[in-house]
Amino acid sequence: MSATRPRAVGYDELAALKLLALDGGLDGEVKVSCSGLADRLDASNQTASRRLQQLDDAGLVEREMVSDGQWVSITEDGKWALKREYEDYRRIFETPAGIDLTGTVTSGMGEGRHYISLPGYMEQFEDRLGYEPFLGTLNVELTDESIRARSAMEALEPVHIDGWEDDERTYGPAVCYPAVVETQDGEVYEQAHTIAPERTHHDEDQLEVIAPEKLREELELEDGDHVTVHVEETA
Ligand SMILES: Cc1cc2nc3c(=O)[nH]c(=O)nc-3n(C[C@H](O)[C@H](O)[C@H](O)COP(=O)(O)O)c2cc1C
Ligand SMILES: Nc1ccn([C@@H]2O[C@H](COP(=O)(O)OP(=O)(O)O)[C@@H](O)[C@H]2O)c(=O)n1
Ligand SMILES: [Mg+2]
Repeated sequence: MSATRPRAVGYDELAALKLLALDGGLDGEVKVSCSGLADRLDASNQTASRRLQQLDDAGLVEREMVSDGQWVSITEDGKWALKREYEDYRRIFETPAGIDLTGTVTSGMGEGRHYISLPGYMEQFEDRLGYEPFLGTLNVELTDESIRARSAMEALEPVHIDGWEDDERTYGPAVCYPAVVETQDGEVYEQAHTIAPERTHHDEDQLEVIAPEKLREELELEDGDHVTVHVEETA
């Protein structure tokens, strides 16, 4: 859906189509009189009639004429035309649904594996992320721009992993976001999460990613490879 794609009808016709949808035209036939529609469009009867004719010609509505008006229903193409307008407004008014972070695959300190394997975390991963992660975190060194963009993640709702303790020590909490990892070649791994432990030896430039499988194998990644991590809001 793009604002640049040509539309089957003009904005005047779309305004009429919107009124038909507000009357219930997406759910079935609605009774329409040209004079009623004309009033709402602030146009003449003739103009209202022409708008309906143009919507019909473009295949956006189906009509059945009766003595005191017409029954009109919106077709799938009509629904699509309205949906495109809706998508445009959504883009105008809504904050983007996700954030794209780019960086380079790196090796870390080999500690991620240990922390992920701890039962106090593992039980929460299974419960809250829906899978048992591969033991480790894929470390991605972010570009300067992505380090800045990363702060926008705070506006998204994360999955919280709680801190916990055993007999010896306490373990810190972490936040996760659903993430899609994409390689430079366009290979995609959908079922991943970013994980940001509250206590970490890394700075903001390191993004850690967990997944049910070893991403280095699934995506054939090596140190130095570029990846994009699409971070999403929890559904
Ligand atoms: C789920 C999780 C919990 C963590 N909790 C702690 C913690 O309580 N204390 C701590 O010093 N580091 C904690 N870490 C951070 C690790 O020490 C390390 O900074 C990070 O995971 C990077 O490891 P890597 O370089 O081996 O990938 C945690 C890491 C993960 C993944
Ligand atoms: N889902 C995952 C998690 C870790 N890994 C890799 O698995 C290894 C173990 O993770 P780790 O966090 O203990 O190690 P480092 O990130 O410190 O190198 C590292 O090579 C990670 O890059 C992966 O390929 N896919
Ligand atoms: Mg790691």
